[in-house]
Amino acid sequence: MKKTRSSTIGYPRIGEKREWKEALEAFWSKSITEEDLLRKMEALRLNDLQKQKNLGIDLIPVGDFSFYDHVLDTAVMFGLIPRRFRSDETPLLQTYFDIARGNKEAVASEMTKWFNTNYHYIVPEFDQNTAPVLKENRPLTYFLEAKNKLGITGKPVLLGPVTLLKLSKGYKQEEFGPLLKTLVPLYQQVLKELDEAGAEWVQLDEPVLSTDLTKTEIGHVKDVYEQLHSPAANLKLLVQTYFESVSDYEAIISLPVDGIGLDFVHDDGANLDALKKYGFPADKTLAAGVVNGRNVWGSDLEEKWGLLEAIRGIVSDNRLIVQPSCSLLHVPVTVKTEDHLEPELKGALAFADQKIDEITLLTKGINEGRPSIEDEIKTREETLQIFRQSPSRTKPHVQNEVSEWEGKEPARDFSFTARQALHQDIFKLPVLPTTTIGSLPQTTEIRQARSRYRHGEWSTAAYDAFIQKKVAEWIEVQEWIGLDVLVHGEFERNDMVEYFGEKLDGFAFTKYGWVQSYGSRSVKPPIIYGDVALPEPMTTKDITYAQSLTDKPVKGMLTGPVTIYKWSFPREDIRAFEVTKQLALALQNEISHLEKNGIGMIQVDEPALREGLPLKDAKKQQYLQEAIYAFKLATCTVKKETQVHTHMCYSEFGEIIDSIKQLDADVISIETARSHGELIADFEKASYDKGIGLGVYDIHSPRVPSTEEMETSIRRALQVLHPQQFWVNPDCGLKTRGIDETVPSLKNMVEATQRVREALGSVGAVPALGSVPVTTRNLSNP
Ligand SMILES: Nc1nc2c(c(=O)[nH]1)N[C@@H](CNc1ccc(C(=O)N[C@@H](CCC(=O)N[C@@H](CCC(=O)N[C@@H](CCC(=O)O)C(=O)O)C(=O)O)C(=O)O)cc1)CN2
Ligand code: MET
Ligand SMILES: [Zn+2]
Repeated sequence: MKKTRSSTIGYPRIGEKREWKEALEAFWSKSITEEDLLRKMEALRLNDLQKQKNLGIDLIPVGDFSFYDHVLDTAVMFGLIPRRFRSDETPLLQTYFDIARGNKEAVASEMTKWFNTNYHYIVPEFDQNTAPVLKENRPLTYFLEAKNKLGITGKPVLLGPVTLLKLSKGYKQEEFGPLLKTLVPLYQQVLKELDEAGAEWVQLDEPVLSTDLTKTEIGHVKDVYEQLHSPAANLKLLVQTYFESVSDYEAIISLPVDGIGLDFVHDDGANLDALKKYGFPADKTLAAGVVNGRNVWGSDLEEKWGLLEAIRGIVSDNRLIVQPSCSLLHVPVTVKTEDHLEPELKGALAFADQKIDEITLLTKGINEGRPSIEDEIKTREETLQIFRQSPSRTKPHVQNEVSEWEGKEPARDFSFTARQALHQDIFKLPVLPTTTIGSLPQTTEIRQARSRYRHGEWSTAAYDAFIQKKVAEWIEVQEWIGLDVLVHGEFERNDMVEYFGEKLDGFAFTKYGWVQSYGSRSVKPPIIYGDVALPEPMTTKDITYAQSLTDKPVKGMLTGPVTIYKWSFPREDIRAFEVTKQLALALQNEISHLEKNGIGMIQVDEPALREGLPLKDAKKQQYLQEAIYAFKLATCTVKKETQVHTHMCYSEFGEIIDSIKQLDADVISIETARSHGELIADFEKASYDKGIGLGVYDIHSPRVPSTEEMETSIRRALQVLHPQQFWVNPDCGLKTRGIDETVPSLKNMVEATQRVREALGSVGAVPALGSVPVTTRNLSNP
């Protein structure tokens, strides 16, 4: 009988070749039926369960699979369906997709980042009439499926009640306790049915326990788990945390549950320290997250063994589960198919399946003794050594350049006020300038062209000519729509990070290394394995071509250092800050090329700045200072005439608003539509005085917003922001939208702006902001 068992917390749902996406999108476009969809999804799900079994995992998660998002799954199973989507006629699967994607009548629910990852979840909504009900016992359905079809006794996985509620919106803080109480009986019912069905373990994910919680919140956690605990049941409850150390170790290990899952990778040693200091209850099981579930690097097995030894000094082997630090949702499926990679790099990589191999190997080491895995540990040591010493990783000139900036503060020479007057003179923009965020529809035609080019069917010249044709067409379209500041459209980019990764030295990219970002959409993060440098200009050709076709300004379009870092799989042998500084210097170089080519507005996107924010307050200041430094390092050498833009797309700015100010960008465009204007207040409160482009429509939904709707949101924003500082734009890039959605939406947006301009009585150029207070109310509420 094995003593220690291996487990996973969750497995990627998208399939080795993104079969999941294909099925979903085929269903949405009505080219397959619901039956087809269900069949394809089942095949994928069972395949992944069987695979984990074959790889030797003892506790295989079930119910982590999803048709869109696991938070939405949990909300819908508990009947948390926003009122605008409630209908007795619509089948539940349709309602489920409608909440996520919106439909003709109703806007989609808000979507936001899952803790500090690039995964987005759908925010559950409560309202006055929300009475949670158990619509379906999902974990039970999937538990029975695994059991009946594969003979696997899975470990059902379910988002825990505290995290579910904490991530939801639509209630007041003082309602948290009472609402939690309404969820408890439903969870009790789910657990009771799982127990009756013969489940041994159930995993309740409570990642909020790894964030800073108040004493009251910890009190709620205790109350809930005391109620969920059922002494009569055989079913064992595992409370799973990840992404950080737990905030109150003693309280968490004292919960009346059977097992606690801790992350021993992203905890800066705090979980292990607590384990050593306070011990671990002898009657509980520790699910130890020892293999990094967030990176793509093969573990240093010797080091992992040391970590396990330390844990085994406190927890007995038969109370130990070995697992990754979090769900493997955040890493690609397998390195196996990446046959083009340099062998020394490939040898150092581990995606989901290779991480599972590490888990089962370490488990074997515990159960059969260290000699049983000695060979593998040695081989791994050799492979990692070869990679570590690879000369391709080190560029002394890059390191020198970074150290030359040591101790210097990157800053622009002129103040914002001085620059603003100058920019007004140069660009002569009307009040409420309209623009877009950068990308225009990446149609099938464009993706196909790139695919042909990639597969060698098209020459570079043919592909370049095609891209130029698209740029020219869209410059014309943007002029016809009446936008004030144009973009080249980013047609040449597969993705805003991967594209730069392909152009910069120090990066490698994969063929199939997809990771789910939201719904059916995935990204393929490039891998930063060495020092980063710019071998030659990356964007000047496309952008100067676009600028040559129009008298209106065309924004140069770059992805910022923090975002490139955050959306890549970075090296871990040097500090994050060293890597972002290298990236910043490469971008600084690129920006100077754009300026030399006559580009007057340059946008440096930093959408990932907020998601990089550490979960623990204690770590936030340092992160923010370093992020600001990197952005300023990239942008500080521009001429005073150049207008620097940035863009961020998430809805919680409050906490970082001071940092946003310090970026010293002339204009920031942000997402607001899905959060229904909640965050404009943050900018008002902070007396933000630079240019702000407010997203007036949600680009994640296929719905075309009306002129009236956008006019209303512009007017609402103008109640708190000065018209002189206010830009009008969509929430984010339009790459995922069709042409038929984009053109009418932008046309309506420009029309809405025109109407407000007329109401303001100041069409045409306007004097600089001067001494007008930022919060002057210039429009009465219509
Ligand atoms: N990195 C990153 N993170 C981000 C964002 C972002 O833009 N980039 N935005 C937010 C999330 N938004 C997103 C918006 C759109 C997509 C998206 O459209 N993804 C596409 C993939 C885009 C892409 O890389 N397309 C490639 C083509 C993909 C490809 O390799 N196709 C193969 C097909 C077979 C295969 O390899 O799977 C082929 O052409 O041969 C291209 O344009 O060149 C998708 O899921 O389908 C993803 C995230 C937050 N995080
Ligand atoms: C996720 S932020 C996207 C910014 C980028 N410039 C775009 O429009 O696609
Ligand atoms: Zn964006």
